[in-house]
Amino acid sequence: MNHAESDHYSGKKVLVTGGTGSFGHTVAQKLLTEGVGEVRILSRDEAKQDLMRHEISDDRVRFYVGDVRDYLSVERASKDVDYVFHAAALKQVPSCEFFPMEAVRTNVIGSENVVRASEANGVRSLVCLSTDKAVYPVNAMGMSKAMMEKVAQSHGLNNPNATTTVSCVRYGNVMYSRGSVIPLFIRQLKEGKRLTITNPDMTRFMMSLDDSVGLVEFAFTNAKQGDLFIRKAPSCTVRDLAVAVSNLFGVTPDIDVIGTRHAEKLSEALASREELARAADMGDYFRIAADARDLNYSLYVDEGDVRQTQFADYDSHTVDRMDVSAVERLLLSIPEVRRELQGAGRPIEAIG
Ligand SMILES: O=c1ccn([C@@H]2O[C@H](COP(=O)(O)OP(=O)(O)O[C@H]3O[C@H](CO)[C@H](O)[C@H](O)[C@H]3O)[C@@H](O)[C@H]2O)c(=O)[nH]1
Repeated sequence: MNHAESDHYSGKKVLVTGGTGSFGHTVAQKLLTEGVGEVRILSRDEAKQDLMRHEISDDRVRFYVGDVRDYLSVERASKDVDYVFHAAALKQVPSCEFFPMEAVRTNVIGSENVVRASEANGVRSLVCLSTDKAVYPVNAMGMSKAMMEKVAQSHGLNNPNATTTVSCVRYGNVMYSRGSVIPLFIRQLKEGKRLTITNPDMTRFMMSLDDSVGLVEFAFTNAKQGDLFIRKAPSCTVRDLAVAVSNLFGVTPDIDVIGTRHAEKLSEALASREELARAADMGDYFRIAADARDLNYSLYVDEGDVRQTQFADYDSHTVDRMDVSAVERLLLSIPEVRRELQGAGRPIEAIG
């Protein structure tokens, strides 16, 4: 966070929905070191809140038990708040396939509650966390996140004088996040089990947690009403990821190919060509502005956007693909991976 950004937070009140996850922890710690006045954590699980309370132990952190599905609990938690980071979501692809309406309730209606409560309470800026699975979605999780993005963008379209600036960010795969494939591979290696690989050729964008938090901060600092931001990210195949993790642990893995899981894609796109045709390249980031026209299309001369044909999707199959050694280097930059390696008696210096 640079100085200009820290000034933003100084003495301010910030709400993080779904704040007991890894994003919430990291962002809360950062805000506290940047002089934030108060960090509010809104989440459903009191046990996780209690753990976090003991871990952080700072009286500027306040915990609100509640659910984004319930407007009143969001409204209470966002009273007098300056900024909101909306991370609460159902994120697991397979469970959303079985319970799509639960994804609608949390990811779509819950997000609308966060937008409405933020506006009602005069929040200045709200950043909503989305995922690459919202682009050309094939699963209920991605579809509900795509709808969340639409809800966020419609706020400005319907309220020209809105107080709250609402923006979105899209993540790729956050490395070592809870329940994801990297900790799974590491556990399998440590237990001497075979690595389960869905499809060796499947590709995913890899992002560190720090990069993800950086993306949210970038959105927060730069957002205009309805903007959506992505961070440029390298991708890799699942095969190369498995080989890289195994190399770091000094193991030649046995592999089981288990086939794709419910509603998985072979590759992901962080942005579609339609979006890139109207995006601004901001170095490490793209800003995708909302379509700000009103509903009266006849006022506009519409010649069709020829630029769309000049762009390709920002797709994990085609952009900057890492080789195994690049994946190893990226893995070594993740603190949890380094801790795992140390725990397994693999000193980082020896690997480097
Ligand atoms: O046993 C396994 C499990 C997963 N994979 C593969 O590893 C890759 C990553 O899988 P994860 O389960 O770690 O991540 P997903 O891409 O399924 O989805 C994750 O990343 C998303 C962002 O795109 C969301 O954040 C979502 O919540 C999170 O689960 C995928 O290609 C998957 O097929 C395997 O090879 N073997």
